Amino acid sequence: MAETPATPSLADRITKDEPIKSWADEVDSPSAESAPRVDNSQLDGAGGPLNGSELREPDYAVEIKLSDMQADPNNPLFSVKSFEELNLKPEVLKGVIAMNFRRPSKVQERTLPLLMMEPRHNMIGQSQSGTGKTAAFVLNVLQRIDISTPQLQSTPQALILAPSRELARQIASVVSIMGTFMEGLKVEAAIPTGPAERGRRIEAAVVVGTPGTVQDMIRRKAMDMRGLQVLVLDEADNMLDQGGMGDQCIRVKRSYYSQQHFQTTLSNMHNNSRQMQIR
Ligand SMILES: Nc1ncnc2c1ncn2[C@@H]1O[C@H](COP(=O)(O)OP(=O)(O)OP(=O)(O)O)[C@@H](O)[C@H]1O
Repeated sequence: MAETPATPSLADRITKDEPIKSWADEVDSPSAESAPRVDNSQLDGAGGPLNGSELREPDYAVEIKLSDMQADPNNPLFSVKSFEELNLKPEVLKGVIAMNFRRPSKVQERTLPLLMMEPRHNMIGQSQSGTGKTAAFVLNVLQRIDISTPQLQSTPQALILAPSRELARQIASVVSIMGTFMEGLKVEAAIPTGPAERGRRIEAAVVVGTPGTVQDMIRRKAMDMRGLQVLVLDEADNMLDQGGMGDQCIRVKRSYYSQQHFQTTLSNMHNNSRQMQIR
């Protein structure tokens, strides 16, 4: 097994009393000695013309072990080479195709089968900027939400936290674009606004917000989180490293964790790499 990162793991920081497992823990993988290393020649599956990017190899052992598991086509964690293999809802697949995504990027190949597994699992992964992480967690969010009734369309089912309002807006726009063909999809930003908007209620299936505003809205009961299915923290270690913001993230997560088992995705930056974690 490769060396452990020197800093405390994301899992340690986000959940002290209920440790979150890494990918490697989840899949009960073979011993590190027997796990072949991934070579350095992998490229993003999307390719340049489709805005794909080169993937730099991860240096965390968990990914090497996961890759090993995914090399076995009989394993449920086997990676996918096409979006069709993921059994996406037709309207979600249509959105992906409309975005000109021809095939999953390397990061998506590995993460999407895990993200979409039932029962839901935790995951820690990492990849660098521009390799398709945002698209991966947005795809999972859209796949998991149920907007079949007007009531469900107004019930927050996925919450994505980001460290800045600009990033929150960008993510919300990716959700809207990828969800173009999802009738009744409502996406709202829970970001700092003027006093006039302070009393507003969030009534959307997908909420993208900054931790402080979200925490405030939960406290004021302006956002009902009882229907939450997926929680995403983008740039999680960036947020967790900023004392106050880290506390807010943890409080948001803990406020509902004990009541239900929702899925958490953490996407963070650390030493030029990023991690994802899923519950
Ligand atoms: N499978 C794909 N095929 C083609 N283009 C893709 C694919 N996945 C993502 N992209 C595009 O690649 C670009 C980078 O993707 P994305 O924003 O998801 O990466 P990221 O890892 O989250 O990047 P960052 O760290 O900068 O936020 C975007 O323009 C996105 O639309």
